[in-house]
Amino acid sequence: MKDTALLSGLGLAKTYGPTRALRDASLELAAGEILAVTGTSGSGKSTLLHCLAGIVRPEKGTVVYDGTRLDAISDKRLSELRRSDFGVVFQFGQLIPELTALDNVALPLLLAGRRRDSAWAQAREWLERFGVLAQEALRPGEMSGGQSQRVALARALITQPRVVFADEPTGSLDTLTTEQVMTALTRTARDTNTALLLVTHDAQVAAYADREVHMADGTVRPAGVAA
Ligand SMILES: Nc1ncnc2c1ncn2[C@@H]1O[C@H](COP(=O)(O)OP(=O)(O)OP(=O)(O)O)[C@@H](O)[C@H]1O
Repeated sequence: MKDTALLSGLGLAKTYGPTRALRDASLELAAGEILAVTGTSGSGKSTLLHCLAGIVRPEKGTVVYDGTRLDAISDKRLSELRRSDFGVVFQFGQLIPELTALDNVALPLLLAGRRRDSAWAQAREWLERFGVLAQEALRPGEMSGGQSQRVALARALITQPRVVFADEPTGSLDTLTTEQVMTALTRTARDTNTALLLVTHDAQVAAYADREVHMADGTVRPAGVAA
């Protein structure tokens, strides 16, 4: 595993005031691997995801992505790398409310300088892949939670990232919609060899992963090992 890790965090620590959100947390993610990080509320799952995704800098430890130490590079280089190689999806998809589904999905390509026609054509392909092409002209407030979440996934994947970070991606959805969204997400990740780091407290979601680790008190334990 060690030799093949695409992304690894080693000995990560992060505090928020008196709260030790992470203490000596380590995790490895291989290329194309789907990994679930489970644990009770407050165990440090989101903080770990934020450190690995380069959103938060850890106070101790190292984060290495494809040979580059994320904890040591400049903010500028880090944002470039995040834009080109990482995709993120949160519990509430965080789509831009004023834009249609089509424009939300096309946005990362437009920001990267792609022409509108070509960005739209590709955005339509991704909307179709997630079964929401019929909603292309709707704004987030006009779609169901499951539709919005599928649009958010299409937006996270359109740049063909090597790693997608998903923090409770189905947290606001019912059981059936969760199943549809997770099926679409994991099928696409497998088809495109995209690694997926899934933070969840939902066993239904964790079941889609190749591997599961459990967090307790800011550290990572293999699943099944008691806290
Ligand atoms: N920005 C922040 N400011 C202050 N405290 C924070 C911040 N982010 C996280 N914490 C604290 O750090 C600890 C770990 O939080 P984190 O969100 O990583 O846990 P989690 O396992 O993802 O929880 P949940 O499942 O409830 O989202 C918690 O005690 C939390 O209150």
